[in-house]
Amino acid sequence: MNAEPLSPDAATVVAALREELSELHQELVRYDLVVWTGGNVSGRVPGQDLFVIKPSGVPYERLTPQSMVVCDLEGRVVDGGGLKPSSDTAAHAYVYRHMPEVGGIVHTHSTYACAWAARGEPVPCVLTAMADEFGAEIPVGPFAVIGDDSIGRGIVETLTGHRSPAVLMRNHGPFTIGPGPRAAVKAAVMCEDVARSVHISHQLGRPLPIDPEAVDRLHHRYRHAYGQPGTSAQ
Ligand SMILES: O=C(CO)[C@@H](O)[C@@H](O)COP(=O)(O)O
Repeated sequence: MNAEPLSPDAATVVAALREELSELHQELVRYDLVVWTGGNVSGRVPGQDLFVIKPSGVPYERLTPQSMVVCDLEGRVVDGGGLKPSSDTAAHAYVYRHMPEVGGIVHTHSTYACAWAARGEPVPCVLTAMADEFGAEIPVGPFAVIGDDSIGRGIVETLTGHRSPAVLMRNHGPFTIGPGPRAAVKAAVMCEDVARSVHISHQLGRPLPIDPEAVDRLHHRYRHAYGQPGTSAQ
C-alpha cells in the first residue's frame, strides 16, 4: 500500500510510540510472559487513524523502535520498513476500531493465564489485587482462529461494558487493553500474577469470594487514590 507520508507532527508522535513499544516488549520478557517470538504489544497513535505494532516473528532481542510497524485501523501497513506486522494485527485493529477508549493492546501466552484459558474458566475475583486491577473476574472470550476479525470481535464482545482490562481467549491466551500500551502491559503482568495465585489456591482448597461491595470500593480506591498525586494506577 502506498500510503501518504506522515505529517511532521504525526511522524514525531510515531517515533516516540515506536520507542515506547520497543521498551515495552522487553517488559514481557522481563516478567516472563512470553517465550520465543510469542506475544505482541501495540499502541494507538494519538490523533491519527493509525496504530503501531510488533513485527511478526522477530526475536525479542532483535526488536528495535525502527522495526515496529505502523498500520491503519484496517490493519494495512502504512510504514513497516519491509517487515510484516504481527499475525494478530487484525485483532488489534478490530479492537481499535470498536473501542475508541483503548490506546494499547497486549497479547501473551503467559503460563497460568493460558492454563485458565485452556479450561475456558474465568479467574474468579478472590484477591484484593484482582479487585484493584480488574474490578471483577477475568472473563473468558470465545474460541477464535487467527486470520480474520474473529479474535478481535471476541475481545470486544467480552470486554465491552466489563471492568476487566484482560480477557482469556478460550484455548488460546490473554489479551489485555488499556488507555495506553503501558497500562495494557501492566494488565498483562497482573493477569498472570493473579492467575498463578488463584490457581495455587484452587489446588489447596476453595478460594473464598470477596463481597461485591468491597470489590467496588477497592476498585474505585485503586483507580482514584492509589499511588502519587497526579499519577494513574494504570
Ligand atoms: O498467538 C499468536 C497468534 O494469535 C502468536 O502467533 C503470537 O503470539 C505471536 O505472533 P507474532 O510474532 O506477533 O506474529
